[in-house]
Amino acid sequence: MQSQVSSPIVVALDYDSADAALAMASQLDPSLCRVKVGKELFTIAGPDLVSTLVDRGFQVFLDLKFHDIPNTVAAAVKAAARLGVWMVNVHAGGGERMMRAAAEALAEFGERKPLLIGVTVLTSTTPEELAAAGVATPLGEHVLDLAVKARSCGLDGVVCSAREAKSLKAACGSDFKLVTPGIRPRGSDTGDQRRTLTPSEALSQGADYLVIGRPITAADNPLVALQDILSEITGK
Ligand SMILES: O=c1ccn([C@@H]2O[C@H](COP(=O)(O)O)[C@@H](O)[C@H]2O)c(=O)[nH]1
Repeated sequence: MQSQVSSPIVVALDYDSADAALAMASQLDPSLCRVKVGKELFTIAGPDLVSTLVDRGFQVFLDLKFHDIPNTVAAAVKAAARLGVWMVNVHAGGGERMMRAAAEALAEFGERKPLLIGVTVLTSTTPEELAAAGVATPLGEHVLDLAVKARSCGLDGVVCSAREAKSLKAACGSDFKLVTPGIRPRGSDTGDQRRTLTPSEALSQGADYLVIGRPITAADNPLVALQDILSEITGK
């Protein structure tokens, strides 16, 4: 039975074994957060680990950022839906035919359909890096363009930096979900992230879900770190 979760926090389980990921999950509370399984953990631990987390009551974001031909991506998101995940994502830069194929593929799941999210520009990317990669459009405009396309293709939302959240909500509407990694509580190490905001800043800009890894998982007491962030958000 999955918990009802009012918390916006999604804890990134970036681990190199199922044991390590499950040990962290045991310290968390599925009524206080969701969890994210990304490329490292899924490559090592696979669908069994995802099913175990779902069985433990967690809503799971499968963050594999699918980017392939439309037929392959459609099949991949269906496979994710069969695992019972709450959210799955594709690269918005993979194109409109690809995104549309993914959205159409999930229609058969009805109420059990996971949220389908498009990745815009990674939160570790700077405007200079994007330009050096050959994208002439300014970063904020490029993110907005990808988000508008994702919405028109039937996606439920996008991954972006919370710094872009305000303009995306204005353009795409309040129902369009904004999933924001690059969240750093004040004073915590930025690491490889570049477009960061604090949890409360992110929510005030319009973010719906805050993806947080190391500030929680590397803390001496992850549950306390999670509760501290929830207190910062609610002001209690
Ligand atoms: O643009 C993106 C997309 C995904 N991520 C993922 O989120 C977490 C962030 O972890 P931190 O430890 O809080 O930096 C990680 O799993 C990334 O793969 C992202 O950071 N940015």
